[in-house]
Amino acid sequence: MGYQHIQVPETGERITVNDDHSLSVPDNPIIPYIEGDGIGVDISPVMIKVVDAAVEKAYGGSKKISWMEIYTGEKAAELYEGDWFPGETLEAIKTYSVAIKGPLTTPVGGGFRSLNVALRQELDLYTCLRPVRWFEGVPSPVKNPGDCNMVIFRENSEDIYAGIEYQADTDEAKKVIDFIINEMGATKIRFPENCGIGIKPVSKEGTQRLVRKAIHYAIDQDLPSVTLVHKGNIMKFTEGAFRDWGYQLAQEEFGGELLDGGPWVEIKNPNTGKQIIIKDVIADAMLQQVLTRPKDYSVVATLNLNGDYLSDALAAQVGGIGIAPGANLSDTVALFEATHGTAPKYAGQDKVNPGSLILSAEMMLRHLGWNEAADLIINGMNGAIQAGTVTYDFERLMEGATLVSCSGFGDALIEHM
Ligand SMILES: NC(=O)C1=CN([C@@H]2O[C@H](COP(=O)(O)OP(=O)(O)OC[C@H]3O[C@@H](n4cnc5c(N)ncnc54)[C@H](OP(=O)(O)O)[C@@H]3O)[C@@H](O)[C@H]2O)C=CC1
Ligand SMILES: O=C(O)CCC(=O)C(=O)O
Ligand SMILES: [Mg+2]
Repeated sequence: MGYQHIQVPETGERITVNDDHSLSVPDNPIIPYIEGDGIGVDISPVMIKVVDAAVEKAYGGSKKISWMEIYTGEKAAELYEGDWFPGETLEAIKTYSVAIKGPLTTPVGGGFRSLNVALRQELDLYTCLRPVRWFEGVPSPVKNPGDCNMVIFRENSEDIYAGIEYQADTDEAKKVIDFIINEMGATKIRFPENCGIGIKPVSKEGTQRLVRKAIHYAIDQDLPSVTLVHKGNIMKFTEGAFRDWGYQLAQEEFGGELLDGGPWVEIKNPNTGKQIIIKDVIADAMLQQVLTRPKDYSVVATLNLNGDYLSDALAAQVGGIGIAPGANLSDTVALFEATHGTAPKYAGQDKVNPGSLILSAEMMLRHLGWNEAADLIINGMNGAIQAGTVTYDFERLMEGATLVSCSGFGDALIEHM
């Protein structure tokens, strides 16, 4: 395929997706990557070096990734004459099925809408999967960080992230407010003049495809519970409906039975016969429960905004956003990315922790079925941290640790594989 600026590597083949959504992965897959804005320039090359080293060590040259740079954000705007979101980037991700990205900048208040959210929407990457686990030796603000072992399934296509909002004092905002007051009889808009307004779509289909993924994950990984996190006491027909549709799905598709009359539902893991509890917690209570009773939670399924808050909070609990990985998934495309943003004040300083993007790549390797290489990355991560060779974010909280740069941490990780 001819691209304008994307250079397809001379060697390597496409990963293909089978009808049952499994992957056919060649030994030399082409994997597109977006370097990312801000600290992307620091962490992306380190991630590539670490992944290449793990693959080489695991397979002795019989497997190798051909990396293909694709562009979104600041680098795209330069290359494509002001186009921050080139169509060929989307085409390449669709064509190659598995990709990885660094963080992208989003202006606050005005300017363009999030490119990160746009990628998720355009590719219908409806699941944001963010595992949260502690690595021994990582400094944490809590006493027993190892008790926190959760996997967040964040709905990635709906909620107020859909971006349907209108700025105060515009004709659009006035029109929507006028409609809500005069046609719908709303009386509760406190200051209808000078009022911005946003719309929060949450559908049964969107909820259930996300909760379905979360329950399948609990079944496949033999985990004890799936917790639906919502603010349904206040937002009854969006967040409350998310809870109800989640419970409904557990009963109708997974043979769930009400536990003690409900609302909790019990399903039986078809692989192991073990019980999986589907339960729910209101979002504000969840933010204290994860600190006070983390062992009670395993898989978490939640809406877009709650999932955004919860993933940064849980990341902090196990050592910070510098090692929090993630994936954005549809049934056919997977786009891996760190949980953190562009941390602009550190950009280009070879300083930040590359762990989050490296662990996102580790998830990517497992997605390909390259578990041996993924295991080496985990070994290397454990080894580097336990040897106390860590980046600034950990070093400032550890006694006797050796401060290393972003690339220095990558090298330490490779040494300990
Ligand atoms: N998916 C994406 O691409 C995302 C993009 N963004 C965008 O990124 C930009 C900046 O957002 P901001 O709110 O500052 O959040 P960031 O996550 O970029 O940074 C917040 C703080 O987190 C810490 N941090 C972040 N990354 C690392 C790392 N790799 N290693 C160590 N510490 C790290 C730093 O803490 P400290 O100061 O304590 O050292 C940093 O100041 C915004 O434009 C935002 O929209 C935000 C989130 C996700
Ligand atoms: O798109 C952005 O700028 C922020 C996104 C974000 O915070 C996230 O996905 O966790
Ligand atoms: Mg976030």
